[in-house]
Amino acid sequence: MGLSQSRAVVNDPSKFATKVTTAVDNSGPWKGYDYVIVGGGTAGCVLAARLSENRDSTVLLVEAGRSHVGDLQTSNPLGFSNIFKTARDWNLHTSKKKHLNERETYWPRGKILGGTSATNALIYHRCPPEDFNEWVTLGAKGWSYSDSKPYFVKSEAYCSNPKWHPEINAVEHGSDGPWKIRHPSETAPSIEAIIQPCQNLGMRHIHDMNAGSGSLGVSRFMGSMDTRSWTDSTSTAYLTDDVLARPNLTIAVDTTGEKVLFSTSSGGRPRAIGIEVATGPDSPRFLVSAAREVILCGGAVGTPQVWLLSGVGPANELIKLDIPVVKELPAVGRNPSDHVSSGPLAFRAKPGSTYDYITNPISGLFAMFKWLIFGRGPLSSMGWSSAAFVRSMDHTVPHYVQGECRVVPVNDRTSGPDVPDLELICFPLTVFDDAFPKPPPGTSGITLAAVALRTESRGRITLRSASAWDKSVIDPNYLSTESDMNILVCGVRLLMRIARTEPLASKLTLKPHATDPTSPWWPGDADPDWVSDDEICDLLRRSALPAWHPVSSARMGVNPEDSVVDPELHVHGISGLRVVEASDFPAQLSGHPCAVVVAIAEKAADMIKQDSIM
Ligand SMILES: Cc1cc2nc3c(=O)[nH]c(=O)nc-3n(C[C@H](O)[C@H](O)[C@H](O)COP(=O)(O)OP(=O)(O)OC[C@H]3O[C@@H](n4cnc5c(N)ncnc54)[C@H](O)[C@@H]3O)c2cc1C
Repeated sequence: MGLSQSRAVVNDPSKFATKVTTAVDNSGPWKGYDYVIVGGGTAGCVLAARLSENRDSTVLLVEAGRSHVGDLQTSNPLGFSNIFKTARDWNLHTSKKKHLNERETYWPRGKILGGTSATNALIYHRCPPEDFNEWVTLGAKGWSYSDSKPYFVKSEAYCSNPKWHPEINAVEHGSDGPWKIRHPSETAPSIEAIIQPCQNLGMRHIHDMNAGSGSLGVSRFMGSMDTRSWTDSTSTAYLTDDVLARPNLTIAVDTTGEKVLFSTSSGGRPRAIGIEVATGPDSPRFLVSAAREVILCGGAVGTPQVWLLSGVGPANELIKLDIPVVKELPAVGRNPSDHVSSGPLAFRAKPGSTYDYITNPISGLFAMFKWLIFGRGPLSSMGWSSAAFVRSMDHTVPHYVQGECRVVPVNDRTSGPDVPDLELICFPLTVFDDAFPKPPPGTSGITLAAVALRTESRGRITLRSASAWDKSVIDPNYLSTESDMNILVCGVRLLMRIARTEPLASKLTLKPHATDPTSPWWPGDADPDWVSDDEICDLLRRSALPAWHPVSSARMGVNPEDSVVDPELHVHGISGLRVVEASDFPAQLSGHPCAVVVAIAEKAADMIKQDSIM
């Protein structure tokens, strides 16, 4: 049938909600469903599919963005950066910060069915088991790795060809789930060449970092893509034609959930009874009721915004904007944590070993056909297809300067002694930072970046105004501590070493001893022995960027003073309301979050179904 023709998908609120008029107010009655899910992103699509498996329950999924069907731009694995700042993106920016030379930084977030799983870099990473076990110590009972693993497996349809990847033990992976996971069919030669130099520098080669034995070492990534090499987001994976044909599921696109509506019981405990939606700032408002639960899946920025607009959050902030306080919860929007990257560092390469040639319009067209027709070629590959995970405080990794081991002081915030706090990644073409012009035609290079994973800096997400149509103020507070900065200093030094280690070194054409830190090829060309820590810190203040993994803005825990949801994902002190998404994470992960969000949504669906039969 296809989503565009599906009865389940609507963009006219009068089809599923009740228009607010003078005769209809917050006291109802309104059109209604058993479950109303706000945000059809990574988690929201999983929940909509799983909850509507029970044909006795009715489910409404409300998504601010468009339908993903027929959208080629969100189908190509390598092309995720082409989605930046388009209509499929919220196009958010952080506030200016002094640690980053007063720069605003761009924050992409998916605005389409499938959310950021449809606009991301596809990396499938379950993250180290220790991260989940740490969650339990932070109050998230029931979320240890052994509790969560069945949900990774349940979601997954592992489909790499065993002939090409005999090293993978298929027993560790799911085969019956909806979400297709595999290795890309192609990888640029320069990227393949990063595994060996890392091993030569003493790192362990991990065949499968999703097999539960941690990710410390160097490995190739698996990605969320189907056997044609098309991106498999949670919308393409979970909202199949069969699911869309269910009479008990309705999906509203181009519709924003503005706020949650509450009733108050005689005991004074608020209960979520529905939501208010609209299609634009000046369009009519509609109300829709939720007989069982409202479930917020708006993501690490979207959900805190809905909370605050609904009167749930730090009371002083709400009062300032004349928003009536329904429930004071000081932790809403107060603890977001993000990974932060060095920004792109370009290294000159020999022609033929990178994918720079696809930026030429004719070669690009040829590559597009090769991907569309055969599922092969550069466009079938993942941009970031391998990575090294290291501990910045490890004295055995070579941060050497002039032969001396020079490890800068870093506070160990990892979840265990074998867990990384630094990721080193590699992209198969030249990317210059925003501050530089695009690389000239004929350029050949690779881009390396260091990502600090377990940072100390904590930010804040607050409302700009009492309107759902104004973007929130996002202050991730990147690199606000010396230790966070030092993790990236280690990372940049390591990248410079890796680039000078065989067999990568002979694929690159670095100019020895470049000394101009304002060149887009610096510090790629610079001699690692002669670059000072101060020079690297200056570079980081100019170039550091978000690594796109914000979490914990409505985190799980037991204390309502410093958390928002309990381990069952119910909001503290409110009935009929849960949050299911990356903002639930009790603490930041030492890896990529998308697979974890999917596992959380799978487990949440089981918990919600279980509650409905009690
Ligand atoms: C460019 C980029 C690359 C990334 N690459 C990777 C990667 O390779 N691997 C990885 O593991 N992670 C990656 N991530 C991170 C990962 O994709 C996200 O952490 C994860 O998808 C977040 O899932 P979520 O359900 O919390 O939010 P989202 O998937 O963002 O879902 C939120 C949804 O809610 C909708 N919404 C928000 N507010 C409202 C509202 N008021 N009303 C209605 N709808 C609303 C949004 O439009 C969106 O569809 C990347 C992120 C970015 C930005």
